[in-house]
Amino acid sequence: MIPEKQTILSIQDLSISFLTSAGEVHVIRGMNLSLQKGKTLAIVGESGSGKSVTVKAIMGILSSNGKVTGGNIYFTHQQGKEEEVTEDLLKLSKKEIRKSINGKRIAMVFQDPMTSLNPTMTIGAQLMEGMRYHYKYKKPQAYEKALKLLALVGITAPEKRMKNYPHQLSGGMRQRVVIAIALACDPELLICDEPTTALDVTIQSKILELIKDIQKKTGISVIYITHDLGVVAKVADYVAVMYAGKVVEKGLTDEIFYDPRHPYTWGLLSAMPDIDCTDDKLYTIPGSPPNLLYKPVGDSFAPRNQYALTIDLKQEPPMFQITDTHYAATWLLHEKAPKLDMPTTLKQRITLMLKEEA
Ligand SMILES: Nc1ncnc2c1ncn2[C@@H]1O[C@H](COP(=O)(O)OP(=O)(O)OP(=O)(O)O)[C@@H](O)[C@H]1O
Repeated sequence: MIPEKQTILSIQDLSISFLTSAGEVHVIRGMNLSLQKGKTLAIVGESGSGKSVTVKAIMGILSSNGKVTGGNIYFTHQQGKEEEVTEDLLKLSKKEIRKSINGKRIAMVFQDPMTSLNPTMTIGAQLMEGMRYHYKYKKPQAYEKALKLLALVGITAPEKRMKNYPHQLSGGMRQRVVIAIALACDPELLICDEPTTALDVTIQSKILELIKDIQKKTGISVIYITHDLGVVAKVADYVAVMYAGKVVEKGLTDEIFYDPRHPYTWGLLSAMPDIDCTDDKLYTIPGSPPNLLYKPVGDSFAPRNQYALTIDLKQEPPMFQITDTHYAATWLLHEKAPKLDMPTTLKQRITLMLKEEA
């Protein structure tokens, strides 16, 4: 279904498998997600839940043993000055993606700035590369814009920095440069994969503030992939919680933090380290995710779910709607399910968080 115009990205029924020596692993199993223009979405979930694979599919950079087995990824973007087009990214060739999408309409910021920067090229050359490739900018024009970008990301003495090599900058500065490079071609969607994990805590919040600030100035849409629910609370408008290759709960950030409905989300929130309202030992969700070489029977979270119902072991739950914006895939939301509340300790944490906010 072609999405409405204000939707920049719409992932519909996406399925992805990897061919491995053990067989075909179904790592994304019917994923649905969308993002409105100018908004920020955080995709959260344990390691291996499929966050990076989803983003790689958006960017057309799945590894060679991966294949998309179904679905669409609609992306609405500017073409020329006036025209706006909606395209299914999965229908474009690698060449088309490289030429007109990657780095141009969608840009990415990775966890470790050193892996995205070229150690043998000056910052200036790296900043100008995309503009010259995608927009055929002449050198002086690209140079001017590069200076502006460095100023935008809060780098002082930009003329001097243009001549520097990555190793001459601190970790926080490098990540600012990576963000500047990502913004060089005026993308409409910025994807940040754990953008602050490699940085120390004070620099982390500065980088998050910076991205927020840029978003205010440019109206760009942002997707964060993160383990860190603290980051989510600071930056996101919407949250999608992934488990075993599916979105199991999605909603406004406040809905996910203050009114979570899926037992997996309860587990993630209970395991969040930086809520300082308890000095109990940190909770971890018991067990481990399913092996996706085999199709899970029933709800894939059931074996780890202390609140699982009999039906969970037999039938996969559909997405139940809670509000216009909030959905969760758990049988607990079925009208005939027993009325179960979130764990008391989590409820106490949430009450405290709400008090702190007030
Ligand atoms: N090239 C590949 N071949 C086989 N399996 C793969 C390949 N790439 C990813 N996977 C598997 O796909 C699943 C999803 O991986 P993905 O990297 O998307 O997880 P993630 O949620 O981003 O985790 P993390 O937070 O650790 O980055 C994992 O089980 C992973 O092992």
